[in-house]
Amino acid sequence: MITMKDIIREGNPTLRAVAKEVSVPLSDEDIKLGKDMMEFLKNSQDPVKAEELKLRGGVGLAAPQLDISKRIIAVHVPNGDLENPEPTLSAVMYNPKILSHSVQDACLGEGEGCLSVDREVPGYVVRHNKITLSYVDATGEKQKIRLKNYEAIVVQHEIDHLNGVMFYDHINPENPYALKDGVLVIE
Ligand SMILES: OCN(O)CCCc1ccccc1
Ligand code: NI
Repeated sequence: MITMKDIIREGNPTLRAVAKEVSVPLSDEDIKLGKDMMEFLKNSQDPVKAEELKLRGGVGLAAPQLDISKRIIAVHVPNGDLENPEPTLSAVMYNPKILSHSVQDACLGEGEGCLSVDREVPGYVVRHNKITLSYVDATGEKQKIRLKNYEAIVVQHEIDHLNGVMFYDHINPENPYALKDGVLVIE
C-alpha cells in the first residue's frame, strides 16, 4: 500500500526527468502499480484512513512521484457535494497524451499544491481550460476523452510530472498573480 514515505520530494532528480512510455499490452507490474496509485488517492480522501495513515489528500498522483519514471498517472476527482459520492473523474491513465486543447486558458483561484512539495507556493498556475486526451486504460483499451475546468487542470498537473515539470514552473516569478486577459479563474 502506498503511503507518504513512498512519495519523493522536490530535489529528487526523478521529478525533473522525462518518464518513459509503458509497453502495451500492459505488464502485470504496471497494472498493479496503477491499482496501488488509485487506492492511495481513495485512502487520501477518506477522513478515517487519511488520519490513520497520515496521508495528505490528493486528487491525482503520477508514477515519477513514487520514483518510478514511467508514464502512468491516476486521477480521482471527488464530486463537490458529499451527497453524491460519484467522482467526476476516476481513472488510471497509461501513456496519457494531450491531442489538442482550447485557446482558452484557466487557473485555480486558490493556486495549486503538490504531494512532492512540502511548502506553499502561492500564485496562479495557468493551464489550458479544455483538453482532448488519449490514453490506455487499465484494461489495455485506448481511450480518447475531452476534459474541461478542474478535471482538465488536475490531468495537466499530472502529465506535467511525466515531463519533469512542477506546478510552480508556471507561476510568474515577478508577479505570481499576474493574469493575461481572458484567463478563466476557477473557484
Ligand atoms: O501530482 C499530484 N499531486 O501532487 C497532488 C495534487 C494534485 C493537484 C493539486 C492542485 C491542482 C491540480 C492537481
Ligand atoms: Ni503533483
